[in-house]
Amino acid sequence: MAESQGSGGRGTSRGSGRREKKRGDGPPEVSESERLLFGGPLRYDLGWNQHRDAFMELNFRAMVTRLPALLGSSFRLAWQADRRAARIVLAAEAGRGVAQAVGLLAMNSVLGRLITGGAIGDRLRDAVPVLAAMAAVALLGALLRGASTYATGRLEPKVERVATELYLERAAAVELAAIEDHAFHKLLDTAQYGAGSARRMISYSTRVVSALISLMAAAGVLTVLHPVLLPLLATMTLPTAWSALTNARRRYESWHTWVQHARAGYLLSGLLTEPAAAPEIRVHGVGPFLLRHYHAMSETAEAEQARLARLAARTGLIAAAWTGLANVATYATLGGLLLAGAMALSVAGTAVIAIRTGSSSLDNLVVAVNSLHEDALFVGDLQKLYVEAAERAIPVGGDPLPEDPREIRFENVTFSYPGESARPALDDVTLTLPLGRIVALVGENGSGKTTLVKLLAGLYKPDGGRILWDGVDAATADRHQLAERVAMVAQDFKRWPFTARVNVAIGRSSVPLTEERMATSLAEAGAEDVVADLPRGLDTLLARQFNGGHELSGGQWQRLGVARAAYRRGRILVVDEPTAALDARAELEVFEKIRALASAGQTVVLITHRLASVRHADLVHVLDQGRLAESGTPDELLASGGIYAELYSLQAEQYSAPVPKAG
Ligand SMILES: Nc1ncnc2c1ncn2[C@@H]1O[C@H](COP(=O)(O)OP(=O)(O)OP(=O)(O)O)[C@@H](O)[C@H]1O
Repeated sequence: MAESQGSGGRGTSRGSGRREKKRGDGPPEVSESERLLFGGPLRYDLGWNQHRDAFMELNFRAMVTRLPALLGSSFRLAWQADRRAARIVLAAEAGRGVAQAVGLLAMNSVLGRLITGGAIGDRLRDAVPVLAAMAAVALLGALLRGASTYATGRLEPKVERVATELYLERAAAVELAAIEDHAFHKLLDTAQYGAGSARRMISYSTRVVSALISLMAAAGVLTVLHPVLLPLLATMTLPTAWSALTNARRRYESWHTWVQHARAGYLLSGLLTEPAAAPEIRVHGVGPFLLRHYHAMSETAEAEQARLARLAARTGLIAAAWTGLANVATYATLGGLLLAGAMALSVAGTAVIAIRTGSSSLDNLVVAVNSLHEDALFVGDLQKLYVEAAERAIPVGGDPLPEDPREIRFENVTFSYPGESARPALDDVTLTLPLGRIVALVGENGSGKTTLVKLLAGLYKPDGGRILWDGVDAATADRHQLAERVAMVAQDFKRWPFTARVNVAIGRSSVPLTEERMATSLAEAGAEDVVADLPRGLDTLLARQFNGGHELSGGQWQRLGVARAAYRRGRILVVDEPTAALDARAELEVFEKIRALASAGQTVVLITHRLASVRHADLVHVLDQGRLAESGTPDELLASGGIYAELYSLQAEQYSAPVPKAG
């Protein structure tokens, strides 16, 4: 019996496991590898599994009752992607069903004519017109099948594209907090398979419609022939339905249970080949370590696939035995009816053909419906993502921000990252950032400086307190306007795998690129030399992994990062450790540039550990363990003898040793 492998083997290839487990058996045991790598068990529990209920409900009743909705949603997808192709598929499938019914009735008529008394020549002559009609109907059926195949082929990629674009669009529009949220990220992970499933749902729906129509044709003919034949048809097909359904449930359950494990496997294989990890893998000999763990994880994946295959084989055998018995019962009933004289031989002949046609249609129907349901579960993930992403999207609209604000004020701002932490990242912080000045944020590692500027840029919302732009609360302000006013060189700014030109202009990709703006930005960041040294200047691809790609040094990247922020022309320039990777001369130069920007009226919020560079700031805020410890001009802070003065003298001491005279 055919069995649905409909979802491209997704269950077995993506899932992985180590031992046979029954549902509700608790989390699987954790290998030493996983413990080593992840410091404990990967979260195998199904707490986050959105479809536990859904696949529990994947039974006959649910299949039948949900079918119209599933067909409807496939049709809507198809309609959205290509109306003309959707119409062709529907019309062609309906036509095929009618052709099949006509073909069966014609067959009955041919058999009737052949089996009745009279000379064989006369009987054959009698049958010729009906045979000709049958041939015409078969030809029409073949043409309609071709039309349906062509239109389905056109529809499928379009449906996948529409679904994928919506997925990417929604994912790119959510708040940063959602992207960093573990549960949301998992949903992003699982939902990415939804677009492929949506694509497959089109052809499964076509098959369902086609099988349904031809089944109705066969069932109608059988009912006309003898009412007892209809239940026999159902009995013959039940085993296929049961086996397809059982295996689909297993695959889906396995996949959702082990998705995290599979993710960890991808992570390991990615680490082994990614350029950023390559030097350490070689110098520290990390390769064998990672390979060992990859091997261990792959073995568990193989064990899960073997488990599924074993169960599928067992289910298949049981189904085959059941089908065999049903076949015997069917033919015995037909024989009984013939013996009892309750059925003519010609009718029995047609019945055999109709039963075979009907049972093959029913088989197709069950397999297609089952596949449709299986893929619908993954499309369900995608739809859940669409909804959740819309709920967590960066809001559109809000209070207008002042055109030219004088200051931004943090009032009792508290913020904690999700998850467990001993203390908030920002704890009751009240401070002012006067605009048009250089404001420096200083403090030891983990004191909350980066968090503060991320709140300033609207990337997170405070848990308590307010951020006021001249009295307008950033929480209710127009986020688009807020982002418009900020340019940021984050500590881990993105090194886009594009050309140098794009790496700068991506700072404001919404406006057409102008050479003048590019040149000014490069000059402002002191990045002209970096570009001049590139083999193809601004058109050099900055991605070593591609042919002709070039790699920059950390300091060179940093200058391009500053150029990108300068290109953005935001009112507030946030620079988070802009000189960390710069040599002494370059560092001086970058600070000069930043000072120049500030004297041109731009606000600069500067985070740095190089306190000598902070001397030129108009205002310094010192953070300590998430709280504001000190504020003032550099001179005031030095004089007050607090944290700033202590950190300053620690750094100054390192340079106090006299430089030995040459010669
Ligand atoms: N994305 C995050 N998720 C969870 N916790 C975070 C995240 N980013 C920072 N933290 C935590 O918040 C606290 C403040 O971090 P933050 O990056 O703001 O410090 P910082 O002063 O900029 O440090 P550094 O000088 O090392 O850059 C730290 O305890 C850090 O572990």
